Amino acid sequence: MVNLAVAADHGGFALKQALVPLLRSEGHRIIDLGACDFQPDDDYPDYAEKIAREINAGNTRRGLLICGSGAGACITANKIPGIRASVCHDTYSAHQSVEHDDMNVLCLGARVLGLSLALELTRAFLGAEFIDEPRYRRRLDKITEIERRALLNR
Ligand SMILES: O=C(CO)[C@H](O)[C@H](O)[C@H](O)COP(=O)(O)O
Repeated sequence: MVNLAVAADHGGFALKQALVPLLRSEGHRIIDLGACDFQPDDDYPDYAEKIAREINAGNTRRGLLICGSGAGACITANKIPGIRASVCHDTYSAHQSVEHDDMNVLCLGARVLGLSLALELTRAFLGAEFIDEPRYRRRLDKITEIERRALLNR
């Protein structure tokens, strides 16, 4: 099974193109959801939705979204039920967000960090697993309940 879906808008395109081969060379099975070429006027919400669909379809457990700051992609991804996305630009957050919060989408800002740090952050993200302890599970359940109430109130 694919273990990572990756996508980037124009702000993240160059970093994605550099990062994907490195991750593949480390053995990760990656589906690249675009952009396939540099499109200066493309929009990060389209890529965030693609990643979310891939995760919610059960085709991969994890996604990596790259835009200029990471913020727009992250804001969009978190609108979609089942997605727990965060911008993490330090390795502690990149693994703790999985271990405690079951983060399933890592968002990176290509205008903020370089290739080496992006690779380390992605490794930390992919190497981490959710720690299924009662307090972490309780907090996740609250997130799910908030999602449920928000959908009902539409
Ligand atoms: O960083 C982003 C959103 O948080 C996007 O990737 C864009 O880079 C950003 O919005 C800037 O857009 P522009 O069209 O390149 O000016």
